[in-house]
Amino acid sequence: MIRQLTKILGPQHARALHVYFGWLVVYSVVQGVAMAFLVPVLKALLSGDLGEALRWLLLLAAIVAVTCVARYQQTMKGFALALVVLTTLHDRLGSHVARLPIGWFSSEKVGRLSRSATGGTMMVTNVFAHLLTPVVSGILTPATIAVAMLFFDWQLGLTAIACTPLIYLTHRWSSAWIGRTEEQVDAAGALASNRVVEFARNQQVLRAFGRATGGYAPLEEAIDAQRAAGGSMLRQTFPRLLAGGLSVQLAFAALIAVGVVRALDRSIDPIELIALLALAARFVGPLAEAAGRSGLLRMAGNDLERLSAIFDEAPLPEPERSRPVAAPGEIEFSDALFGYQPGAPVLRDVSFRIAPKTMTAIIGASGSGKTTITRLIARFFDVDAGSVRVGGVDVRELSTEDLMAQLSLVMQDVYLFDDTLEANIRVGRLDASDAEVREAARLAGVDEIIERLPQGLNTRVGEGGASLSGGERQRVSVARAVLKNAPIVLLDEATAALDPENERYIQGAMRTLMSRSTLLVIAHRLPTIVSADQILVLDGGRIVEVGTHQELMARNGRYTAFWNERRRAHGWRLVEAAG
Ligand SMILES: Nc1ncnc2c1ncn2[C@@H]1O[C@H](COP(=O)(O)OP(=O)(O)OP(=O)(O)O)[C@@H](O)[C@H]1O
Repeated sequence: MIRQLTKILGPQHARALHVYFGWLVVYSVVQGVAMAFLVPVLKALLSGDLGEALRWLLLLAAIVAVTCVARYQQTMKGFALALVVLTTLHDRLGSHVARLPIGWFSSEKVGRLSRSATGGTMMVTNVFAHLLTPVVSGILTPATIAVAMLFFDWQLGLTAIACTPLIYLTHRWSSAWIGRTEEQVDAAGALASNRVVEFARNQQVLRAFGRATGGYAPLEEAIDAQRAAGGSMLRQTFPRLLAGGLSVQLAFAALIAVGVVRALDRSIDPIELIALLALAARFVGPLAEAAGRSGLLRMAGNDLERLSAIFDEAPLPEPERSRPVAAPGEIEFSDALFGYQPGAPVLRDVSFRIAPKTMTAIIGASGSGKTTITRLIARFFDVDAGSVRVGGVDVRELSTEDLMAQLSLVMQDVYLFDDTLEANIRVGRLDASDAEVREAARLAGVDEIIERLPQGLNTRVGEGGASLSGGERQRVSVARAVLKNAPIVLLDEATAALDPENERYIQGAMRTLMSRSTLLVIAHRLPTIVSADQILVLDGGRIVEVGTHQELMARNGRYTAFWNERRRAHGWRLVEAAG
């Protein structure tokens, strides 16, 4: 647990954690010693020797003072660590997750992350605030008392020590079981919350297919499974917690029985027996407290494990020092091999070069690897073999910051933040002046949208940009790219047909981007493809043809087949117009 807590708090807090545990151990042991001192005090008091009682009381007072200091220290240090968790864990988690490869973010992992970032962090705070002290002192204090008993009456001491494995094993059994069922409850909870999000996000599709009112089976199954897991945990936790408590009471009964037998055969003085039984009560009290909390600690342990598993995920390695960009705007793939899963390559032997300030179109069937090429350029993933160079430098030798400074991304599914239009454009470059934001909006055709909106640039666009159409959102995304003015723009052209107005604006915006940057377009529109300086034809993860429209048509190969198919699909008029 200390190892996991160190990982979660960060190495800079490792010393504070060890000091906290040090004080916790001192407190627990000294508390046991203080309780043991009750025996001579009580013995002296009950036998009427007030002078002796006073001497022991003075010693007891000194030990209680040390206990108070240790208690104060460990409590304050525990709270300080709980505060560290509250104030820094989210930041640490956020900056770690931001460096993970994009491939890590499956919906299952994202669901787990959100549970860990909310409930999990609170549970870790509780470890310091409420759980560790009763559990650690609930074990160490009775252990100290058992050793002290050996000195007063070795048979009672041995009985206490002999009961320890029974108590330990019962609690280990019950808390291990609680931990396991909590994992099942958590997994069922994670699945159910993913299903709820899926259900809410896909309302359009569900309603279109009449599935919204008759129930959504995957969600209902997940909720049933969660209910079953929760119910089973409740049903089975209570008997196990009871068994834990019972083992503690059995230990107490055994101590009383041994004490009474020893008193009956006069091997122990009744006064001493009373004092020792008072000590035995102090032996079982903390144990019972520890028993009650150990299940909770085990659950917190699961949260710790889940959090530390996130911290164990390796981020994409960053170079120690970023290499300077030698040829801004240039992109080069050399024998790149890449697969999302090991042994299943999606791109093979991909080699091409894109000269600065030119326009390249990638075309190919669905699933041929077009988007994957853009992801490798943005280093969302690393190639398995070969290399990807941006600005003349291998992307693995550029820091994320330097690589991103080279790139603007205009994707199809543009996400707009629930903020004003202006703030959404400014994402491109936060320190841009108002005039620059307005100019970018104009060049991307967003000024036409601004005129129509009630508060112009200050109009809020709703969650995900819900108040704008798909084409309008892409224009805002283009405005971001224009504002960023990066040497390279990666653009995933809309597959859906745009209305003529949007089409005109996007065309104009592309011309603006082309005049300033290298443009790599996942192209779907014929005019884009025809006007490209270079067309890469992708088939099954390989580049099968490279050239301009005229060159490729003359070759009468894969590109010509693609072109003819498009001509059949769109009708000869469009093709003629495009050519
Ligand atoms: N995150 C992912 N995890 C696993 N496999 C993936 C992932 N993304 C894409 N793939 C697979 O990689 C292959 C190439 O996908 P990619 O998205 O690059 O194709 P594409 O040419 O852009 O397709 P489309 O035109 O339909 O967008 C496909 O077989 C796809 O199923």
